[in-house]
This record gives sequence, structure tokens and C-alpha cells, in this order.
Amino acid sequence: MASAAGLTRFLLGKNVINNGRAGAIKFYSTAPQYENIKIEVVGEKKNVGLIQLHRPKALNALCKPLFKELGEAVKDFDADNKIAAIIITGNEKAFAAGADIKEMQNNTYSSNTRDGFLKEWEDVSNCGKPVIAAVNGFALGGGCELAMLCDIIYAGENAKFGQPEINIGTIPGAGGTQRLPRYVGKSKAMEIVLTGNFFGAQEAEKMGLVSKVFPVDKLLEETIKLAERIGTHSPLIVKMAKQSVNQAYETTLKTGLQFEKSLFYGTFATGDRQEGMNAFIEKRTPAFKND
Ligand SMILES: CCCCCCC[C@H](O)CC(=O)SCCNC(=O)CCNC(=O)[C@H](O)C(C)(C)COP(=O)([O-])OP(=O)([O-])OC[C@H]1O[C@@H](n2cnc3c(N)ncnc32)[C@H](O)[C@@H]1OP(=O)([O-])[O-]
Repeated sequence: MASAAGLTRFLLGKNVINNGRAGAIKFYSTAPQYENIKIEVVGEKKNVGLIQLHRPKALNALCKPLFKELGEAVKDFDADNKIAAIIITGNEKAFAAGADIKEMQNNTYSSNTRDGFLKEWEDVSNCGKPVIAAVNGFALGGGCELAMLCDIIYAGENAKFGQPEINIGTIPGAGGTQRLPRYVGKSKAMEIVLTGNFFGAQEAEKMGLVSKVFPVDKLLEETIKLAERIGTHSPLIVKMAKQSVNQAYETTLKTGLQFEKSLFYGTFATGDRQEGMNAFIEKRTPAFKND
């Protein structure tokens, strides 16, 4: 579904976040009929893809259709050359309260395995562009895991994180037992996973899970500013930097340093590296070409 054409399939009236402000955005007749998310292109240069999870009655519980739509939207923004970074957000009450318990209540081991219950998660984790989570309210279970799947987490002061799967007789299944210890260390991760207790934004920042905390009503604005700042750089080099940081989670220090060095050397094969250094020396703003 993600294709060159897909890139601009955004924004049919019912799907966009800023309904009624159509002047600021493009409408396309072939836009997908999203039911569980809203998408919009934001930022002064219209280079930030914003995805809002939108199942407010269920606190944005991650039902399968929502996750499929999220995966499609991420793939489309990733394929769109005009988009520099992607933001995933929810509403003031909930980023996402986890997997949809009502939907998965009657799943079986066989159905999970046969149908690939979690297969759409890779659509988000495979994204080459930076993906930023802007978390207000509950980010629980799969919601916390979705935030951790993103590259940077910004939170509003009312954010509540947790991995409460243990309360309903299961364990985190979309990265909670693997990514959380990498963010916060073993003791904290064990405490969070084994108790199911929630923790707030300030504590999440102190633990290193969240990089910054903002007043609730400033969160999205500040997250868009972050995405726009990233958007001033070469998209090609941003992609390489993201790959290199992610490699730190996959390998030994020695292999990681080798990987980093190869990519660093590789930047010298790009026009944007040349342009960046020329611009510095000529005391001007670089004009990156994604090349
Ligand atoms: C592909 C998908 C991704 C899969 C990921 C799998 C791996 C993952 O690790 C597993 C999980 O996340 S396991 C899950 C881990 N997460 C949890 O265990 C958190 C479960 N949720 C809670 O503990 C409470 O709702 C809160 C404390 C969040 C809010 O309490 P409050 O402020 O008193 O609000 P309230 O009155 O309670 O809720 C309002 C409405 O939302 C409804 N709804 C809410 N969450 C739902 C959910 N996950 N499901 C369904 N519905 C959910 C709730 O039923 C109610 O609707 P109703 O029609 O009126 O009945």
C-alpha cells in the first residue's frame, strides 16, 4: 500500500486532525478511509507527518485495525520525500491503554501464531525516518511499548506509563521485557513488569525513558518543534545517524563502533556531507539535497 502515490494519499476530511482548517493542508481523493487514526502534515514547512491514535472511547486501546492503519500511515510517511520526521500521539487522556483486551480475550496460542498477532509492529520499527512519541495520559502495556518503539519520547506532565500485563495474567509481548531494561536497567524494569504499577512523567524522565516533559497543552507544539529541528538536516544523514544509534542496541561495543565507523566513512561518499562542511566554512546555511 505504501507507494510513491501512497505518499500523498493523505488527509480525507474525516481522517485529518484539523478538520475545518483545510487551507493548511492538501486533500486527496484517494485518501485512505482511516477509522482509528487521524493523520496530518504539520510544521511551518509542512514536513512533519503527524499520526494521532483515535479510539477515544477505548482510551486508544490498540485493536488490530488501529495497528494496521498505524502501520500503513507510517509506511506512507516514510515513503514521502517531503516528510522529515513522524510524530505518533494520542489525546490528553491516553496515548494508548495497551492492547485491546476485549479484542484479544479469546485469542489462542494457535491464532496468535497462525495470524501473526503482532506482525504490524514491524511496520513501525522498520521506519527509516525518526519517529517521535508525544505521550499525554496513559501509555500502558502495548501503549508503553509503542512509545518505546519510537526513537524519542516526549511526555506531557500527566503521562502515566506502565506494563500492567501481569495484572491480567500475561506478560508484555511487544518489547516491554526487552526494550524497557535497555532504557531503565534491570532492577527498575523488573519492578515495573512484576508489579504492574504505573509511574508518572517525571519519574519516566528521571529513569531515562522519556527525554523531556512539558505541560500537557504544550506537548504537541514542542514535539513538532523537535521534528522540525531534525527536518533542517540532511534526510540521508539523519537516516544514517538513526541506524547507527539503533545499532547500539543490537550488538557489542566493538562491533557497534565498527558499524559506526563504516557509516561515518560512508557519509564522505554523499553530497550532503560535502555541502554541510562547505557551508560551515563559507559561513552559510547548508542546502541539503538528500543525496
Ligand atoms: C496489535 C495490537 C497490539 C498488541 C500488543 C500486545 C502486547 C501487550 O504487551 C499486551 C497488552 O498491552 S495487555 C493490556 C495492558 N493494558 C492494561 O491492562 C490497561 C487496561 N486499562 C485500565 O487499566 C484502565 O482502563 C485505565 C487505568 C487505563 C483507565 O481507567 P479509567 O480512567 O477508570 O477508565 P476505564 O473506564 O477503565 O476505561 C474507559 C474505557 O476504555 C476501555 N479500555 C481501557 N483500556 C482498555 C484496553 N486495554 N482494552 C480494551 N478496552 C480498554 C474500558 O473498557 C472502558 O470502556 P467501557 O466500554 O466503558 O468498558
